[in-house]
Amino acid sequence: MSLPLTEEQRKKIEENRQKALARRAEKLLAEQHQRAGSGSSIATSSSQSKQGLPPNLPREPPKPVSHGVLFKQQNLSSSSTGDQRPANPHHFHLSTPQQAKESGKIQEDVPTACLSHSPPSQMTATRVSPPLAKSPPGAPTQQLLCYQSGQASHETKSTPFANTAREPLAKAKSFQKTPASSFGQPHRDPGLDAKAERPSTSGQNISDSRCGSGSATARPEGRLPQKSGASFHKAVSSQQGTCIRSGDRFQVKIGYNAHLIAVFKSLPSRSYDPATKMWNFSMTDYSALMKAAQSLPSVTLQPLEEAEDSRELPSAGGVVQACLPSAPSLAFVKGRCVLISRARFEADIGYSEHLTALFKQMDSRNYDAKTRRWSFLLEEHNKLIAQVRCLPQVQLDPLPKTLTLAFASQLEKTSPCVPETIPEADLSGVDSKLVSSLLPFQRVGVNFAIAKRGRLLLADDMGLGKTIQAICIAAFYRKEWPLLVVVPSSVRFTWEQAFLRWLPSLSPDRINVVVTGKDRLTAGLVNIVSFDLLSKLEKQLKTPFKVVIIDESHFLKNIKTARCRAAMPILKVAKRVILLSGTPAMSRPAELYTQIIGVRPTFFPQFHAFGLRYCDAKQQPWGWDYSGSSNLGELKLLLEEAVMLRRLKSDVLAQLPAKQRKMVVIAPGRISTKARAALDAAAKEMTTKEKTNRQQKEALLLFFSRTAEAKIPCVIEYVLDLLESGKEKFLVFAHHKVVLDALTKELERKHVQHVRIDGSTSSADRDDLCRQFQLFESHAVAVLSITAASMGLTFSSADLVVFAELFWNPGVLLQAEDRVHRIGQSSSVSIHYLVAKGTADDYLWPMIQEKIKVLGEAGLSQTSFSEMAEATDYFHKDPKQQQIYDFFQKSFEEDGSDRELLEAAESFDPGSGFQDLGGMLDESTLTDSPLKKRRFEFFDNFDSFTSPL
Ligand SMILES: Nc1ncnc2c1ncn2[C@@H]1O[C@H](COP(=O)(O)OP(=O)(O)OP(=O)(O)O)[C@@H](O)[C@H]1O
Repeated sequence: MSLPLTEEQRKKIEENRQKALARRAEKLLAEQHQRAGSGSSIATSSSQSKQGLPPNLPREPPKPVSHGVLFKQQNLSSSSTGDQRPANPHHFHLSTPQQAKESGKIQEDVPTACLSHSPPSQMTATRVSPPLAKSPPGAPTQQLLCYQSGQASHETKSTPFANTAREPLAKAKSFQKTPASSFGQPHRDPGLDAKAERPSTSGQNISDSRCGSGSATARPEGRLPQKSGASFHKAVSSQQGTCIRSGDRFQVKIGYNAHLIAVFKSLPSRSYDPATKMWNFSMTDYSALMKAAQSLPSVTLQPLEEAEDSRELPSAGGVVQACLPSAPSLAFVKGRCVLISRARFEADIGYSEHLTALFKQMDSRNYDAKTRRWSFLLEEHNKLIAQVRCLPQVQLDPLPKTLTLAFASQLEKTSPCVPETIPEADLSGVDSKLVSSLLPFQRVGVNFAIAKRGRLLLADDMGLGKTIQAICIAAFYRKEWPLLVVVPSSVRFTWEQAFLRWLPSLSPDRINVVVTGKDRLTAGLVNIVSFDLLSKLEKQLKTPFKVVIIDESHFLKNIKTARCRAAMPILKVAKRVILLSGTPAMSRPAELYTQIIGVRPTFFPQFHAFGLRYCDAKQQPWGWDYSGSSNLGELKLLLEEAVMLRRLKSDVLAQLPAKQRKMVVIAPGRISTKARAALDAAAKEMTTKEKTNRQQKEALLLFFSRTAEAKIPCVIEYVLDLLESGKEKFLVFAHHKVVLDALTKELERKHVQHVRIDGSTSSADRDDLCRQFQLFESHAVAVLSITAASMGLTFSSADLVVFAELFWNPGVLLQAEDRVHRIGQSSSVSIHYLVAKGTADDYLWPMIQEKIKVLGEAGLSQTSFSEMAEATDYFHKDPKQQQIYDFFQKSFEEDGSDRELLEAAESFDPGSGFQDLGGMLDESTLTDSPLKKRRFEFFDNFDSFTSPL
């Protein structure tokens, strides 16, 4: 099932996430206060230090600054694109407008995270959040320049950019010195402010001042900061001037001002018109001039757009002029390359004239007018990057190394990309039974895995046969065995059966199912172990496994869990890694990280880099938040190229049977000693001679009921595993009230929304509950009585049915299956029969198969349960068991036995033999975490992504 979340659910999830974030922030703040109280630093949270900061972010706590210039903390790495800007840039402000005025100091935003190559003594500029939406069509991205003034000196040193080859901007004397290493912080205390007022090296008093928070927001290039705070005071006291557009150029109308003339003379396109006595300039110098003018306390220049706007307001019959493009020549533009298809990448960067000129020289260039981005063939990537490096005002980050490695063949290509064809693998060394059974798409899966040298994440939809494919891939590398298979504990024995079924050449005694913490992990040629036991036994490993299968690999999504910490080193050293999951990420791309590096350990060695690119990483007061998502199109391309194969049921529906049945052998180890004793006693009772018919039936019913009771913990574990695996909507059929009760109780405990229909449900309620399940996505499980809900109801919104118990009448089972397999169902449905060894199931299961076979021969059923060959493999037919089997046959064939059995079963009271459920489940099953997890839209959307080119 991959139903998208409703708007309401999305909102709820977001609300919960925000609450959790707020809680965490509060907690960390409290901790920080505590630490501050004890004299330790409060600025660097522990999570920050653990996660590691990007190189361009401060590693030191922000220090109080003692200069007169406003600072803005900015995360350069995330400011390169509109979607990754830091949410809360912090500011330093000048102390008061009045103080600033008195000291005659400039009040400017100064980014603390200026270009890393900027010498501290130079004035640097960087782009701050260009508001793309405000750009006129085709106009360059507007820029805002921020400056950092030079070292202590009475002489103004002003170099517009870090690169010394760049032109000097102005020789205005009023720039303040600013230690380049200072960083902004959100709050200042009065003590700090007082300390900040200190004599400069020039003997002047330099004071901090504060200006309105409005200055933090991006503004169009050339616009003066909104007339607030210090800027407002400047406007009041300074010499006023105006910029006037004149064709390609603009003029400045202002009286004589020595400082301004020094600025004028520093601009390359300057020209003085003696007739008008005005200076004029090319538009390319506009932003540099405006910025320099802003920093002169004695000058206020009305920017071009404002001037134009007011001059050219539509008058009667007048024509509104389009907004003028702002001049970006000296603006620093920063951006990055993003992959948009297997063959192409685009430059996600603001406008730069020189850059555009360079783009136009690329052979494979393509301009998308909608996105306003240029794209190129991958083979031109390295050339473009090399040439961009020669542009002093541009920083275009190349594709990350992981991508260039993954797409190395495209980068080196000289002809347009053709989809990679996957060669047919030579499977002659694998059991022919298995190879001949592979469906065509499964064969493709095996070929893909072998083309990837046995390392992949097989993310096929539920029920597509990941098991058979994984066994085939592993068998291809049989020479490298022993094999390790790590699975949820509820399916360990199902895997054993699958190996026996598909690899007849494998002797059963070579399969080692690890059941307890005392077992050996390496005792077999095929070693099957649960996640939890692996973390206990992993220390036993002296020689690494070369071939490893991990079923439900999303169980490893959290790097902090013991299971993940145990598995990751094993995957790192293994030669072949086969990860299986129908839902690799259930809530966010961050969950994919461990699985990606499980398959490709060299990809994204730092989670932070992955987080910045694909998790919309945001720095919060408490550290980094990686719960978002970004760049999903590129992530999809990367996964498909190098990591993952995913097919949906709808992709391969034609190859699938309408129903996919699976027998799940549930763990006998889960049956408690007490339940086992009760079962044995009941079985013994049945074979005791000299019993009347009635007594025999009673014995059988007791055995059947004890079976139900014994299976409860396994059934619950299985259902919880399904929920954890992202199975969102399914039916669970059971027969005994005690099983139905235990299931609903557990679902309530875990806050999983569900409906229940049993014999006591009125017909009106039945329809209502059924409708609720059909309509509400939030209803994850329908707990149904085999006999009371197997007819007349439609549950086609689910495509999975689980039989927690078997029933002797296969006709009833088939009817129950058809609650999902009916009109309205567009998918192939999966049916899981949970079968417990050493219980009445040993007799019921073969009996059901036999009956179905008879029906089939009579043309009454097209279903063949015996296709599930693994189903019968474990039944031992010793004489005593045969006797019980015959007894079952006889009892159920008698007229009226059904009703009698049903009544007895429904009212079965386990009495003293039934333990409280809590005692039957282990700790891992009894976690208090809410288990209802929604599959994240990433994977819902993932399937519908199409590459833009
Ligand atoms: N080629 C095949 N021939 C016969 N049976 C098959 C084949 N492929 C799959 N099956 C059967 O289909 C059922 C589902 O397969 P499997 O359990 O491997 O699916 P899955 O992809 O692992 O699903 P899930 O994600 O739910 O675990 C099993 O009973 C399996 O034996």
